[in-house]
Parts: sequence; structure tokens; C-alpha cells
Amino acid sequence: MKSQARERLIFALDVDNFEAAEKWVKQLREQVGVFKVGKQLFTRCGPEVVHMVQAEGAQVFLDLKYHDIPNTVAMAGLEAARMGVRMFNVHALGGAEMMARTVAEIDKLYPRGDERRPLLLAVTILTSSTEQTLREVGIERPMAEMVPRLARLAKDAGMDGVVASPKEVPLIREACGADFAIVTPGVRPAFAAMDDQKRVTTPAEAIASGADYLVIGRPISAAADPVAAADLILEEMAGALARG
Ligand SMILES: O=C(O)c1cc(=O)[nH]c(=O)n1[C@@H]1O[C@H](COP(=O)(O)O)[C@@H](O)[C@H]1O
Repeated sequence: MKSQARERLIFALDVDNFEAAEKWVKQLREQVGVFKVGKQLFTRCGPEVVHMVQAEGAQVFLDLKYHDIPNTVAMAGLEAARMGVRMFNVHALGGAEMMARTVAEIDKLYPRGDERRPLLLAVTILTSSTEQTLREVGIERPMAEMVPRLARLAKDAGMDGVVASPKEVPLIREACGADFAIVTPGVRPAFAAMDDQKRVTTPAEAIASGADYLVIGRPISAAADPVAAADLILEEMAGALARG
């Protein structure tokens, strides 16, 4: 169960330089199967940092949350796939055409079934957002309606899964079925602070509700002993997986 949990634990490499990223990858290799390279690190280091993670034998979630006109996102997605990342994401709010064009480009590069094909993920509503955040940008519908609606839009456009709060996993499963990946940030073990996350659950709750992958950053990176914190999280995940 622990090795299964490891494949589902994604550590957010939210650092500002190559050396720090490399240190985390070497330190957490036994606990973590996938490392997330996001906007800060990628803007600083570029593809070199993706290749470093791959050279260490781990997989990469390229978290650049593309949101632009359909052709621009599709072409950016193509470059992400060419880097050999395991998964990358776009904002579902970019719309059906943007997602479908991206899927179509990836289909041409690596058809479904090709092991090099990355998982194409759509961010629904960020885990730092509240109902108030939605109102501010003119979305009057409630979170519980928006998240499954965006997830369904992503599925119908051919995307492989979504990034969403663990709180909304049951709603997404209901809208999209079992064969759809759900990646959940906003995970906080009992020992960690909330930071800027708003819609959170514990690792065990996230797995029990049906999340496939957990993205965790500060609860590990800010811990006094990060390896011990990652081990605790893995144990909690493995326990929930065993309970089925
Ligand atoms: O796409 C993401 O990874 C993401 C989506 C989302 O809705 N919320 C969210 O926190 N994230 C990312 O997940 C990570 C969470 O980090 P911690 O809050 O430190 O555990 C950060 O790197 C965020 O950029």
C-alpha cells in the first residue's frame, strides 16, 4: 500500500532555484513519485529543471495552468508533452474549444494508449477561492454547481481529469464517473497550518473520498523534519487506500 501511496503523492516544488529543487527531489525520492514544477520554478529554470527530476527517476507534473486562446494553449501543451512530463494542466474556464484543441494536438503526437502520453488535467476552481471570489468575477452560481459543471466540460472536451479541492471529489465523480483522474491540492494533515488554502481536507479524507493524486507542498516543506512529515502523510494515505 505504501508504494501505491507513493505513486499518488505529488510534492509541490515551490522554490525559486534549481539547487533547492534538486535538494528536495533527492531528499524525498523514496516518499514521492511525482514532483510538481510550477510557475515560479519553471519561470526561473525552464525545461532544465524538468529534466533534472526525470534524471532522478521521478515523474513531473508541469503545473503552468495554461489559459489563453485555443491555438496558443494547444501549442504550449504540445511543448509540455514533448518534454516528457507525466501530466500538465490548463484552466477549464478557458473553455471547451481551448481544451478540445489541446487534446487534438496531443492525440497527434502521442495517441491514446502510448505510454509517453501525459495526463491532460483541467483546473476547475482554485482551492484558494471561496464563494466570494466567484462573485467578485461575476460568477453567481455556487461552487457546488460550478466545479462539477467545469469537470464535465473538461471530460466532454476529452481531458483526462481535473485539479480540484478534495471537498468536491464526490460531486466530480457523480458528474464524470470513475474513469476520470482527480488531482487534489488543498490537502492539510492534522499537524499542518492552513496557509492560504481555503477548501481543504486531510490526506485520509481526500483518498477516502476518491482522489487519485494528492498535491502537497508546505505541510512537507515547512515541517521541522520533512522526510518524517512525508512518511506520516504516506502512512495516512496507505491506511485510507487499505480501507478501500
Ligand atoms: O494546480 C495546482 O496544483 C493547484 C490548484 C489549486 O486549485 N490549488 C493549489 O494549491 N494548487 C497548487 O498546489 C500546491 C499546494 O501547495 P501547498 O498549499 O503548499 O500544499 C501549490 O503549488 C499550488 O500552486
